Amino acid sequence: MTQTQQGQPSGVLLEGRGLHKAYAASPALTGASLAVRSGEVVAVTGASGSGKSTLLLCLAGVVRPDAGVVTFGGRRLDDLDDDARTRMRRSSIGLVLQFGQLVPELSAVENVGLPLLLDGVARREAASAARHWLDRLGVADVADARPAQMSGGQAQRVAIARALVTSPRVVLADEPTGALDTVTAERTLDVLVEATRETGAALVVVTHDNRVAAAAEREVVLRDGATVGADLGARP
Ligand SMILES: Nc1ncnc2c1ncn2[C@@H]1O[C@H](COP(=O)(O)OP(=O)(O)OP(=O)(O)O)[C@@H](O)[C@H]1O
Repeated sequence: MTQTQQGQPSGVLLEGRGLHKAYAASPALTGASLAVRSGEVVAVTGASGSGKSTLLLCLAGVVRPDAGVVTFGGRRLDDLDDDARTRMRRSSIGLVLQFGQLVPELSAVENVGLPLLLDGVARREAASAARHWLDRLGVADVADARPAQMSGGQAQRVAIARALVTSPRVVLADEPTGALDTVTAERTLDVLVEATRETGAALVVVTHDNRVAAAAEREVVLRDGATVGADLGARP
């Protein structure tokens, strides 16, 4: 495999290498490595508590690993200061978290349009893009509702719309179909995969769902905080 000057496998967009993270005394990551190329769909699986969400948060630059390196487009992400990491995340990474990611005071349209507003997009244009994505995710009917007025599944799809509205280069999604019935989960997964394919973005999905893992091109398994086997990004 060809290597770039930074020693990364070529074409890698986002990579975590040798990641360790402990919360208080309890280890969550004990040597996790994952690399994803543009346009690739990677599923992250493993037992409950194996570190999947923590890995995703490290890759997103939300959690700073205790050891190991995260790079995005060849640039170190883990040692940027908080403001720089936030800017990088907002411009390039779409993040779908498991819980509590919507702003309770805002309607669905306002929640989805918010990342665009923060990027300086005009209000009307942001609202129109937000409505487009809400429609695509099948939740146009809750466009003017606040999160408290939505079902868990509707809120989840609104959160996915918000992650996609900026056309990010990578989408990181933690159990994005967890609150959905089978049919809606399949449709939502299709939209996620289609949307990332259209823009050539990478998609990393944390999941317990075998169907989601089957839809991915590659599966990375975590056991007790460490990735099992050699991933693209794994180093001795
Ligand atoms: N904010 C936190 N504070 C303390 N411990 C945490 C925190 N987040 C995660 N942990 C612990 O770290 C370990 C890994 O958790 P993590 O949520 O990353 O696993 P997971 O594989 O995503 O689990 P699940 O499938 O149940 O969501 C667990 O032992 C968990 O209890």
